[in-house]
Amino acid sequence: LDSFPGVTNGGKTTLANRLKKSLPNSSLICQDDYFKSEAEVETDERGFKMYDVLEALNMEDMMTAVHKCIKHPNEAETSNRMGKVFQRKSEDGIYFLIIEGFLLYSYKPLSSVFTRRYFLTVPYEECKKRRSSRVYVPPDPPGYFDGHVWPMYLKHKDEMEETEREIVKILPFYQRIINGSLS
Ligand SMILES: Nc1ncnc2c1ncn2[C@@H]1O[C@H](COP(=O)(O)OP(=O)(O)OP(=O)(O)O)[C@@H](O)[C@H]1O
Ligand SMILES: NC(=O)c1ccc[n+]([C@@H]2O[C@H](CO)[C@@H](O)[C@H]2O)c1
Repeated sequence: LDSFPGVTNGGKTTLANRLKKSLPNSSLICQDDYFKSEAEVETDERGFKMYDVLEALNMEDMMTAVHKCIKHPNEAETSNRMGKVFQRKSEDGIYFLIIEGFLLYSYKPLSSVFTRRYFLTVPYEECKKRRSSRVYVPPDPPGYFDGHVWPMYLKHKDEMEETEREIVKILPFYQRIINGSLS
């Protein structure tokens, strides 16, 4: 089980999709597919929808998908916002489950199942730039990145660094090399 936690717009989905294409018998689970509906996500005192906290996600549903995949790895298929990613099969009996998301280690039942962990990060300026060219549903309101997204990222990263020891940090320079060699 390989996991790719990391900052928003750090390239997790891009890298996970490329790995999935390269590895036979691999499945991919994306945490973004488990966001609650807009109406269910709480609003803070400034009127910001609190998407960057664990409570905004249906983590029990995500765990169900993870356990289903572990139990029946050859039946798992993948589709996410980048489209359907087909499973390349091989007969060697080795299966990979790739999990990517921005809050993987804040949910203990999930963090305990990983075999390998790779944390993807980009600096503040780069992250803000990439985020500004993305359109989420609902779109980020003015001030959302500095007021909610980045502070929540720093908070969760601090918590993760306190509890998780065996995590490999992949910096942008290496991400470019990995993405290049997988494309
Ligand atoms: N190695 C890279 N170098 C430069 N840009 C990249 C790289 N990897 C991804 N990107 C770009 O950054 C943006 C975010 O990528 P991606 O969707 O993979 O990130 P993410 O971490 O899954 O984001 P989120 O979880 O917030 O949806 C995209 O526009 C993508 O094209
Ligand atoms: N997918 C969604 O429902 C959604 C809605 C609004 C914001 N987001 C953002 O996704 C990022 C994680 O990939 C978080 O930073 C959320 O703000 C997602």
